[in-house]
Amino acid sequence: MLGNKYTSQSQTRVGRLVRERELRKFNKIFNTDDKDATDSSWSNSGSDCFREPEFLLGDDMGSRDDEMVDASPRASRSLGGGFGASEGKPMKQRLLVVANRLPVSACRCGEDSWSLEISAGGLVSALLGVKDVDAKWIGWAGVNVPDVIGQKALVKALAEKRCIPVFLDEQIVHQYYNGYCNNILWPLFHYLGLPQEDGLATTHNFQSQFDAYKKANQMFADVVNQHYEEGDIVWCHDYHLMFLPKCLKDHNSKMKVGWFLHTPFPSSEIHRTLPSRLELLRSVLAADLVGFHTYDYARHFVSACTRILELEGTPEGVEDQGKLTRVAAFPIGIDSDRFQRALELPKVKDKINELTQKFDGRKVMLGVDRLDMIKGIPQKILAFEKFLEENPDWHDKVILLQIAVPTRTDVPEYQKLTCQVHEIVGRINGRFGTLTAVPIHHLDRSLDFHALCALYAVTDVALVTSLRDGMNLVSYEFVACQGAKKGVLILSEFAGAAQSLGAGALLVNPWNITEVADSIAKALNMPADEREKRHRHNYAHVTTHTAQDWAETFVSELNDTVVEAQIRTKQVPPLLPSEKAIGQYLQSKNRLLILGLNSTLTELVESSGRRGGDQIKEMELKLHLDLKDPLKSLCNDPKTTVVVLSGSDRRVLDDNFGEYNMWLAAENGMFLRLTDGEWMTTMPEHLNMDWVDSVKHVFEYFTERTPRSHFEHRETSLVWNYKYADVEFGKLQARDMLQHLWTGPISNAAVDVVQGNRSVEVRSVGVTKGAAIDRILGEIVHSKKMVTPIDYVLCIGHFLAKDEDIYTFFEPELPSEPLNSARTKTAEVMKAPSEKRHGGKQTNIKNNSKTSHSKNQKPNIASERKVSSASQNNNPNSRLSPQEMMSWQEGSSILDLKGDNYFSCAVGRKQSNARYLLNSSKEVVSFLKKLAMSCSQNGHFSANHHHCNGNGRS
Ligand SMILES: O=P(O)(O)OC[C@H]1O[C@H](O[C@H]2O[C@H](CO)[C@@H](O)[C@H](O)[C@H]2O)[C@H](O)[C@@H](O)[C@@H]1O
Ligand SMILES: O=c1ccn([C@@H]2O[C@H](COP(=O)(O)OP(=O)(O)O)[C@@H](O)[C@H]2O)c(=O)[nH]1
Repeated sequence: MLGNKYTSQSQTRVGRLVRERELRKFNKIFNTDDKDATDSSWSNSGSDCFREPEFLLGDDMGSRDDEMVDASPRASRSLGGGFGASEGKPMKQRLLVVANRLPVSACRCGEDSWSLEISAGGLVSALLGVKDVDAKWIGWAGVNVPDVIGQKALVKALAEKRCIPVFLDEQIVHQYYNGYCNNILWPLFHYLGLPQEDGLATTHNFQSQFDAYKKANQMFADVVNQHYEEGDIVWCHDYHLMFLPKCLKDHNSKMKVGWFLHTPFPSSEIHRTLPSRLELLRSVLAADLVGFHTYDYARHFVSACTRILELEGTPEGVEDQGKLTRVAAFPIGIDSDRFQRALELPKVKDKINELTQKFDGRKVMLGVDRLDMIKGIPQKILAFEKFLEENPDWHDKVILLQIAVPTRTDVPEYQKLTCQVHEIVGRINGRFGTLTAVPIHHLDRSLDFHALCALYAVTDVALVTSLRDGMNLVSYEFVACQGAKKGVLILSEFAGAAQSLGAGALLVNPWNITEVADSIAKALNMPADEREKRHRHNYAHVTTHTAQDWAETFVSELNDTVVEAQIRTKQVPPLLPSEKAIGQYLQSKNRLLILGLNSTLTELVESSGRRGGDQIKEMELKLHLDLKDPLKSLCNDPKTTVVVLSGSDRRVLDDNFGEYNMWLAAENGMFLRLTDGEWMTTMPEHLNMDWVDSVKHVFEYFTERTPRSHFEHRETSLVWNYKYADVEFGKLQARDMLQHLWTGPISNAAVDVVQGNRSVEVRSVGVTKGAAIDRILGEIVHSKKMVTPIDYVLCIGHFLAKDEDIYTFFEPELPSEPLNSARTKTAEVMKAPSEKRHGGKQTNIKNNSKTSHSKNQKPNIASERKVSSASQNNNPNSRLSPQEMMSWQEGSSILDLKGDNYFSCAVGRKQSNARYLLNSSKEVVSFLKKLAMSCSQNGHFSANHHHCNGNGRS
């Protein structure tokens, strides 16, 4: 069922999910017997006709003695138990569930014997409801086992429950679990803020706790790696293991890794206060699929990645240099059938009768929570006190049962909370109690499953007042057990469950004691028909959104995500084969290097995770320092022509490259100069610039209204850049701006509106790097009096999709439409000559000459060159002689790219028409260094080689 079902790639995700849902419904109706059989997963006897997990059984509400687990082989089919091909059924996909805690806690009975006890908590409850996968659980058994004998015996006992322990020593548990997990991440993710650093003992500062956290995560990874088999799914759970996806992927990038968070993920404004905010996000992003309970949490996570890591957030997830981590909401559920079956058990019925008699004449209100500050227990009790104050008639007619399960008792904050709750309960019972009864029954302990079911069943009003809660399964369990009574659920709007049960529950703000008190009154007085309606709604949800659905959907999505990523990877150009590129370079006689500037040759400014990094430094484009010497030697090689082709204006190129012997092509090639010479323009004649003023007004308007955005006014284009602005606001503004540009006053102008990663650019039609390159090449060939064909082209750049037509120039068989092309808003588009297809890789420059002009094309500027209007300097030497013109037109083949001697390379863009890819400017730098080094080692030239104007005839 969870296996591979990718027979048809044309299936849509939604289509598949709809079909899977139908299948699940079908199975539910027709496979009840089968289901019961697998439900024996935790049973060691099989004697119970309802096959309840035996260690959840308990006769006595208070006792947990009967929850001891028999660690016998008969009890080994947990979480579906897994049946194999040997039994004639198809092999199930193996699932490794990795969570901080195993579903059992171990208790040592002797040197080499252990008893196992179920751990309480939502995560355990949910995963116990999951069936039909061959699962193993990896986690901490909640106990320190320093000796080898004890460890071996525990491994053996747990193996029978398909559990695998991770042994953490006391020191690590203290720093990792009590410290980083429960004193830092837990409160932060629940909006309770970070503790003061000096509130932690000196040895337990953030850094040491984070180090322990990473160490512990690596220990979990080591155990996973030991047990992993190819094709397994590894499902990591919760905030304890945010580092795990990265550890696993670093070890084996092919592992299918999912990560699910059971708590809320807070707003990025909260997450950004965490000192280790960057590392944690990056580590989680190593997973293939990241899941949350609600859309809100998923949205916060994506927003944190875009704002803090400066990555691209998409509706699918988070993209980092073409790698997508899928992010989605997978609301958890419960195994509702299990609760309903429990209510039919004689022992549970007896318990229900007993409780009904005991509370006869009183309405029962129930709270079931771990004794955790996020559960809002003090607030709940105070609201109950207020209700009693305001409703004296109810004093002897209502009782609040509060089950407060002790949790994380080593953490001081939890110890303080216990005292606080005891104090308030004592005060209220003292105030409103009588000789025979008290209004609050408070229990500092956990209950076994059946006792809990009985309690849920006799309850009139359940009070869930979490200040924040990932989901809250207690609310689901209460609803599942209320088939007969149809009691009322009062539910905090800050619990994830509010999004699913909000329609049937009475939603409250738990901080508003008055509101909660009023809701208690409303719930107790609610007429039966309204209770019934509300219950029906919630019951439908709880019984259809089960734990099993949750797990199946997640696993199935993870499988899909991995396949989709594989398909995407196939479309990504391969990495530049540097040895080959260098080898070909060394063999060739006349080489052309075309290099972009921004994000290709520029220095990276380190970002601290604050959106925009150091804006002032970054805005000043600076050539990477390490490139100085290598670039110089490449430029000084007489067989090599270097062109820096950039969107930036002339000043930027002058400032950075004045001292090199190279060609500078500014504003996407509209201006050109040899560093020895003057600027000239290659602009097509009559380039219509009438639109500039209107666009400038629009850009000014948006710049004023978008803090930290700016715009550049270039000769042939205007660029509005919001890279440093709030990313989400910037995107919204850009959308508005585009809308206006496409439909507003310039909608009919001959312009291209080009959408960059964080920019909007408006250019005259025909201003692209591809359109300019033939003119640039014409000028170079002429100026160098080049007769030896160019037998090597290396073109590296972080170019916009619109400018990828430069690749088409050298490789005409490429699609003419660039990937993600700009939207051209013009009726009469003036096609630049290079947009015409050439005949093949052996490019005949005559194709670019006058003879190839179509009716609506402007002549090639290289043959009608003029000098830049800015410099006003006519350059008589730059004219082609009539003879040279003839040689263009009559077919001198200046580009000889028949062999493997053309290397186009995109930088940091995985969607590209380039043949190859380099991931970042850092990789460009190291490649160019290697290239220059190889040349000097091969004695081709030296860095001090005499400046030569590069006559190709050498
Ligand atoms: O193992 P502990 O430290 O004692 O804590 C128990 C569990 O608490 C948290 O549960 C969360 O998961 C529930 C199911 O998804 C969800 O309904 C609830 O809102 C969360 O608080 C914690 O996330 C688990 O890892 C712990 O095991
Ligand atoms: O005495 C108790 C009290 C609670 N639970 C279980 O603990 C889980 C609590 O999950 P929830 O999502 O409400 O909150 P969490 O404790 O995980 O934050 C529920 O499944 C309860 O049935 C339990 O087994 N015994």
